[in-house]
This record gives sequence, C-alpha cells and structure tokens, in this order.
Amino acid sequence: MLLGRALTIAGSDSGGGAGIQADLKTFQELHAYGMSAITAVTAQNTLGVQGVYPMSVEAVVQQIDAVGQDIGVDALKTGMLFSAEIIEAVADRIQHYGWRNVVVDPVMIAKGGAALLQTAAIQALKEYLIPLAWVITPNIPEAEALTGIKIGSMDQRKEACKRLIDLGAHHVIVKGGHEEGSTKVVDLLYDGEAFTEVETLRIETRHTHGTGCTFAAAITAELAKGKDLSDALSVAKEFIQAAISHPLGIGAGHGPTNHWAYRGLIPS
Ligand SMILES: Nc1ncnc2c1ncn2[C@@H]1O[C@H](COP(=O)(O)OP(=O)(O)O)[C@@H](O)[C@H]1O
Ligand SMILES: Cc1ncc(COP(=O)(O)O)c(N)n1
Repeated sequence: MLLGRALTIAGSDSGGGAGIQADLKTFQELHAYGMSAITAVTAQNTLGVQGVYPMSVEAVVQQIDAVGQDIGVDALKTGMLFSAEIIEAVADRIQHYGWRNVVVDPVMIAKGGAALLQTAAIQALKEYLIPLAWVITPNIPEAEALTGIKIGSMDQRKEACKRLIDLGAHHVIVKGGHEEGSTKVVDLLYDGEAFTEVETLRIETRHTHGTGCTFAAAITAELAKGKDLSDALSVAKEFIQAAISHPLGIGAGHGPTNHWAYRGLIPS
C-alpha cells in the first residue's frame, strides 16, 4: 500500500464535522498519513460558530516548518486561513519547500453565515495563494467573490473558471452544492483547455456541514498517494456522495457527514 503524506493547513472545528477534523478523518479513511497546521481555533457545533480565535502567524509557520523540515509532504490542502497575514505566510512556506500538489479550498463563510476569512484577505488569496494551486475548489459564492462574476448559469461558471486560471491556478473545480432546486448536483472541472462536468444525484438533507472540506481533503489524500487529478476527483466524488448519503444524525442543526460511509460503515 502506498502511503501518502498529506498536510492540512486550516481551522479547527470543535464540533468535528468540518475544518482540520474533517480533513484528518478523510485522510485516515483514504489511507494517507494526516498532518495539520492549525490557523485558527473555532468554537463551533451543528448550530453555528460561537467563537473564532486565530493563531499567530508565527505559530502557523512553526507548525508548517515542523512538518516540512522532518516528515515531508506529498500533497497539502488549505482551508480556513482567516487573514491576509496568514495567507502570505502560508504561500511563502509552500514556495520555500517547493510543494506542488497544493489544493486550495478558499473557505470564506461557514454554512451558518459566520465569516471564516476577513474580507480584506480575498485579495491576498488571489495574489499569493491561487498562483500556487494545483487545484482550487471554490463553491459558487466563493467563485463569485474571487472573480466578481455573478453565477446563475453554467456559462457564467465557465467564465469564472477562466478568470481563476488567469490568476495562476492550474485547475479549477467550481462545486455545485449551492445550486439548489435541481435533482442533480454538478461540479465543473477546468484545466485551462477543457471543461468536464461531473454530475451526481442531489441528496436532500440538511446534514452538509463540512462537505467542502471533506471533498477537498479526499482529493488531497489521493494526490498524496500519487494519483492524478482526474482519478483523485473520481474518488472524492464517491467519498462525499457516500458521506452525505448516510448522515450520522448528530446535533440539533446542520450535522456532519459520515466519514466512515465510503468504506461501508453505517452506524445505526
Ligand atoms: N446535497 C448534495 N448532494 C450531493 N452532493 C452534494 C450535495 N451538497 C454538496 N455536494 C457535493 O459536496 C461537495 C462540496 O460542495 P459544496 O457543498 O458546494 O461545497 P462547500 O461545502 O464548500 O459549500 C461537492 O462535490 C458537491 O457536489
Ligand atoms: C474551521 C472550519 N473550516 C471550514 C468550514 C467550512 O465548512 P464547509 O466545508 O461546510 O464549507 C467550517 N465551518 N469551519
């Protein structure tokens, strides 16, 4: 079995459904060796975000260096980065180590509406981090915020993909989870030349806390094990579809997905 070394640079979700916790659970399920650099601690549960406590830039850099100088990284993902200062420091470390399998999930707002990225930091994402991305995985509101394009159609989504490639990303996946009112969910992949639509059945559920984190983490785990992006995306779609299809029923609000479901474990 090929063991990939996967690093997540993201925020902690005390409720365990999103952020670092979702990433590490996903890495483990997909047989990648999971490591983390925490950018912020959130007090969070299925009802919402009760508190956000960013780490110092120094603490974030030290965690990344601890991993980079000893263990090594085959692929990494970024999630909640909170501030322009943290984004600049993370980009600097990625360049320093020459890491190439970089999955940028441009987390901005929690599903309950809490800000996980300062508005002023969007420019830093575009300037410093997106150019280092092997793939960037925005949802529709994030793609709108990054490109200024209002997305109401597939053509507008394609236009947004082109803008993100122009910013320096190698590949873009604009996810379709937010496009409600259809029986299908379509994720759009663009490699700078061709578009690929990946379509699955939309599952009617309110338990979608952490879907974006889990999806990007599954791509990262597969890249870490040496898969190419197209194969990594196939696994990630199967992983997230299974995780959303069999929710755990935890908490009174928007519950987490089931990170065991891909391997067939459905707790009753
Ligand atoms: N209700 C759903 N049914 C099936 N797949 C979904 C559903 N909601 C989201 N997904 C999938 O989960 C992944 C994360 O998408 P999305 O929820 O849009 O991201 P985010 O969590 O960043 O808002 C995508 O692959 C998307 O297609
Ligand atoms: C610490 C942290 N990071 C990310 C998210 C986004 O969650 P989602 O994957 O549902 O967009 C979150 N709610 N909390």
